[in-house]
Amino acid sequence: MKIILASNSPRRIELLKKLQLQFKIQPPNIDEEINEKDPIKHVLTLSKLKAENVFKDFNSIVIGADTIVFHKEIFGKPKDYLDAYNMLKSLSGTWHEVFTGVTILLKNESISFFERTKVKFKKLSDELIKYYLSTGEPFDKAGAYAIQGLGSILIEKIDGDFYNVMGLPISKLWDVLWNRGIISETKRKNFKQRS
Ligand SMILES: Cc1cn([C@H]2C[C@H](O)[C@@H](COP(=O)(O)OP(=O)(O)OP(=O)(O)O)O2)c(=O)[nH]c1=O
Repeated sequence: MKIILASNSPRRIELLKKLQLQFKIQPPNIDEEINEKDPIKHVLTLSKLKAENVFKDFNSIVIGADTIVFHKEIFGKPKDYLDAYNMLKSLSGTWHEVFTGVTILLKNESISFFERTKVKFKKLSDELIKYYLSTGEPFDKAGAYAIQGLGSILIEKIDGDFYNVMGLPISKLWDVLWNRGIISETKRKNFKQRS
């Protein structure tokens, strides 16, 4: 069965490649504005909507994911400069949580799970926030920062899976795919193709 990653995110593509599986990419086309204040329900719902949007036939396995930052409220991708500024200001000097929801759609089954990582930001001066915003890096990232980029300078501590913050909890994803026999099946096909 072919694996399809339902995503526009260059980070998710890069992370799924780490699992060394063959997969195709099909960007979903959904409205990400949902009225769900609970962070876990929020990421599970959106990951499912993304996977369902791309799922077409029963010969494929579709993976959808959604990442948000949570600190008193949900921070998705900032709408504009002020939104990004306010997010970073609110995250300054404190812990927050990053949730990624993942949905895997199979023939007759839908598997959803989430991962949570805690991140503590340094106390950020206004000057540093404005400098970081001027790089343009925050604008397509949940919570207005990229842990894998210059955003790493904002962070004091992290507790949990780094890759979950970046957009895909690949260790947990591997476990689910492995335990369902999806990885061994995909690998067997690859071996056959090679021989
Ligand atoms: C917190 C954080 C988020 N992000 C990114 C991961 C996601 O791409 C993005 C969160 O937005 P999402 O809506 O989860 O994903 P997306 O719209 O980029 O891609 P798609 O829905 O097509 O899969 O923020 C980082 O790259 N680094 C970080 O440190």
